[in-house]
Amino acid sequence: MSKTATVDRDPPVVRVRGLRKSYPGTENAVLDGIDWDIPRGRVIGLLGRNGAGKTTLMRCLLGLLPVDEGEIEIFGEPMDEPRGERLHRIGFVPQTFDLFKWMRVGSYLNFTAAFYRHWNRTLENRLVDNWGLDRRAKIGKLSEGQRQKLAIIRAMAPEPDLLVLDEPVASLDPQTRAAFMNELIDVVRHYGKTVILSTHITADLERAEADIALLDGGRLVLEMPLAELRERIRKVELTRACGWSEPPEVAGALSSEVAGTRLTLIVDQVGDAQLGAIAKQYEAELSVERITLEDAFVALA
Ligand SMILES: Nc1ncnc2c1ncn2[C@@H]1O[C@H](COP(=O)(O)OP(=O)(O)OP(=O)(O)O)[C@@H](O)[C@H]1O
Repeated sequence: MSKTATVDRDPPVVRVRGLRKSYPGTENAVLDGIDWDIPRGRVIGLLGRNGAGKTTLMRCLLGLLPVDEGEIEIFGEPMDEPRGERLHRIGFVPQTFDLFKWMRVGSYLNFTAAFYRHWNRTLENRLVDNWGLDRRAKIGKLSEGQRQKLAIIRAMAPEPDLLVLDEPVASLDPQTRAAFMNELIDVVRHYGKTVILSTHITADLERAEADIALLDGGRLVLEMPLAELRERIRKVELTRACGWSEPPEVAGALSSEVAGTRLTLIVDQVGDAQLGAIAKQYEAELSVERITLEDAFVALA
């Protein structure tokens, strides 16, 4: 049996149906009908503009926020049934880590490890050393980035099957960010773990060849592997000497911008033949570029 067939038969790690969530006193639902299946062994990059509802969605998935409607299953079981066993298999890095300020780094890690049946000391030690954390430092005196490192180590050391990280890299320096992304890619590739990561740093998701989930208007408006997104959404330049007083209407164009003689389009599912025909009609030179995730995000969100 092929590996793909085996993976496809696995139930999704996360299964969401018809999830709705609004906050008291607000008119519109923040999450307005989310359906989502997350397979095992992938990095999922959750993208969305500020206030799109990424934190709300993550907290609902983990049972930290009550939902108005809908079903959530994690590892094939309803999330509304609290089960200690399942919680051991989930790691969470919240957007801000503000607890245990009086404790020292080393004591905090020992204290936390005691709650877990499984805690990888080798991984803990490696990350603490590589990321330059001082075990004797008081948590309250750490910088934001250092606290973020600690929160990540605390979430990764139990080697959870599902790791949910809410903007974990915002305060990390580029070296630590790169090292952290490598750790994530490693646990996903070699140990089949599943990672949901919300971030505004699209380059990190490119490095991880993540699956992209885009939240907009309370819904997941796009959900696909990055490679598929690059095939579907492309950046096209049409150049002609006389410029573009009236840019052409192109079905499938998500955005268009004229700069001098060049018209730049971001297009969704527009084939080569169609682009060739437009170039011929307007006597323009055509070039198609590989799109960055950031360009795609700006055009789509
Ligand atoms: N406790 C709350 N009470 C009322 N409204 C809230 C509450 N928490 C969040 N919201 C609102 O819900 C919406 C979604 O917020 P959320 O924090 O989930 O977005 P986000 O996508 O994570 O944003 P960011 O990228 O800025 O972190 C926002 O409009 C926010 O103001």
